[in-house]
Parts: sequence; C-alpha cells; structure tokens
Amino acid sequence: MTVHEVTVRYRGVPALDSVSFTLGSGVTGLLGPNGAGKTTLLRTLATALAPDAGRIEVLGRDPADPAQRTGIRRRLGFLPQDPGLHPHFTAFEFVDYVAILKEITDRRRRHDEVRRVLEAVGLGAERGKRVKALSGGMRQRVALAAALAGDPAFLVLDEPTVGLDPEQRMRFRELVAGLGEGRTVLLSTHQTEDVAALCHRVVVLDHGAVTFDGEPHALAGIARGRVWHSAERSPGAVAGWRTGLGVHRNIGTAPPGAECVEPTVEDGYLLLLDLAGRGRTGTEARA
Ligand SMILES: Nc1ncnc2c1ncn2[C@@H]1O[C@H](COP(=O)(O)OP(=O)(O)OP(=O)(O)O)[C@@H](O)[C@H]1O
Repeated sequence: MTVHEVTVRYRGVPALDSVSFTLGSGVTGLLGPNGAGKTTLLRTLATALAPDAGRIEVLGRDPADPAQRTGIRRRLGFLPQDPGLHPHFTAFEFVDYVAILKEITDRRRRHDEVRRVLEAVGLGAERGKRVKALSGGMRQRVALAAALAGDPAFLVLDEPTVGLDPEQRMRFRELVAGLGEGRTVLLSTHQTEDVAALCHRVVVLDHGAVTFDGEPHALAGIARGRVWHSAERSPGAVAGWRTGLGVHRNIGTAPPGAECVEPTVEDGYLLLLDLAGRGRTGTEARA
C-alpha cells in the first residue's frame, strides 16, 4: 500500500497536503487532532474519494483505474465513522446486505460467510436481533462484521472504539489485534491507549501533513526525560493535569531536580502536537 504525495482539497482548501507513506501488514494506527485529515485519508484509501493530486496504490492496484478500483473494493473492508446501520435490520440482514454489495452472489456461500463473520465478532447468538435492540458496542461489532465479510486483505477502521465502555473497548482491541495477522489494518483513533495496545506502527497527521511515522515506543520516546510528577502544576509544562492520585503529571522541559517518569504514547503525542506549534496548556483532571 503506497500513498505518494497525495493532496485532497475541499473547495480549494487542502485537507491532505502532499501526504506520503507506505503500509505493510499488521495494525497501523492513525492519530491526529480533530480536522487533521484522518477520515479524508481513510476514505481516499478506501476508494471512496479520489485525490486531487498524487498517486495511491492499494493491494498492488491503482484506484484511479475503474477496473482496478473494482478489484480493490472486492478485497477491502471499510468501517466508516457512521456505518449507516439500518435500525430495523437484524444483525444478519445488515451484514448480508453488505455482503451482497460486495458481490458475494451465491446465496448459500454468502449466508455461510455472514454467519462466520458474526461468530468472529462474538455475535453468533445475536444474529437474529434487530440493530435497534443492540447496545452501542454490539452495533460497532455488527459494523465490523460487515467490514470483515469476504475476508478482506485490507481493513480500514475509522475510530471504531468511539463510544465504547472500557470493557467493550478491550474486547474490540482483542478482535482487531487478531485481524492484523496476515492482513493490513489501518485504524484511525483518538485513543493513544489503543495505539499503544494494538499497533506495531503509528502515523500522526496534523493539518493534513504527516508529522510522525514510526513505532509507538518511538512516539512515546519523544517525551523521554520530559515527563515528571510534581505536587503542583509546574509552570514550565506545555501540558499538565492532576492525576486521580493527586500528583501533577507535567509534560515539557523538566525543571532541575525533577523526578522524570516513563513517558506514554499519549505524552509523546501531546508533546509532538506542541512542538508543531499547537501550544497546549491542558489543565483538566484526568483519572
Ligand atoms: N465534505 C467536506 N467539505 C468541506 N470540508 C470538509 C469536508 N470533509 C472534511 N472537511 C474538512 O477537511 C478537514 C479534514 O477533515 P477530516 O474529517 O478528514 O478530519 P479528521 O482528522 O477525520 O477529524 P475528526 O478527528 O474530527 O474526525 C477539516 O478541516 C474538515 O472541516
């Protein structure tokens, strides 16, 4: 999968500005603040949007060519931010409907596939329930099952853990981790914990440009020596918050004598955004 100098504009304003990177198998995380261009990039890779400039190669094919684009779509699973689940469909009917759109024409084979993917996301017993009767986490799994129909080689997931409680998020993580074996998964998220838990690689987008591309521990490493705990919020910190334990976690240039702590992916990410000139001064209490 290659993205080469891709630009996408909305009414002349670039949402992606000459973005380049390559993707291999496994789960890659895509982080970025609101409006960074994540959804635009995912929709472009999922062949739902054509770039204004640059080239893309997905599964060895060129989506600009209609015949090759069809070939890509047959091997692609896309979980959009709003999957458009019809509330009156049962889980089975919704996934079956998507499988029809994916041109699995043989009815018996298709129904077997729908049962397989609903089992895979842990919804085998719920397949006859209507979408409107399912919890948010279950609906998200129905949408994932639909994306998985046809065993795609490339899976594009746009903020799949939004709105899930911690237990549902953990279950979802387990599922996605398994999916990264032998296929390419691109996962957009605001959850740095998801990136740390799931991804072998992370790409950070900011203002339509790639500002980091590497392993999650390298993103955390940006903040090495620059995260410290103190009794009060430290004035030299670019970001800081009082933790649930009552100490202040500060990120920035550590004052002399500060006791530095091990940085997380979130620390590195916040510092990266600040280094890009965003100038955060978060003071909200976090758990
Ligand atoms: N259909 C559209 N028409 C005009 N502008 C758009 C459209 N879609 C997105 N944009 C703009 O393009 C930029 C990138 O948007 P995009 O949705 O790709 O960001 P994002 O990183 O996915 O954001 P979020 O984290 O909030 O989902 C934003 O400034 C957004 O306002």
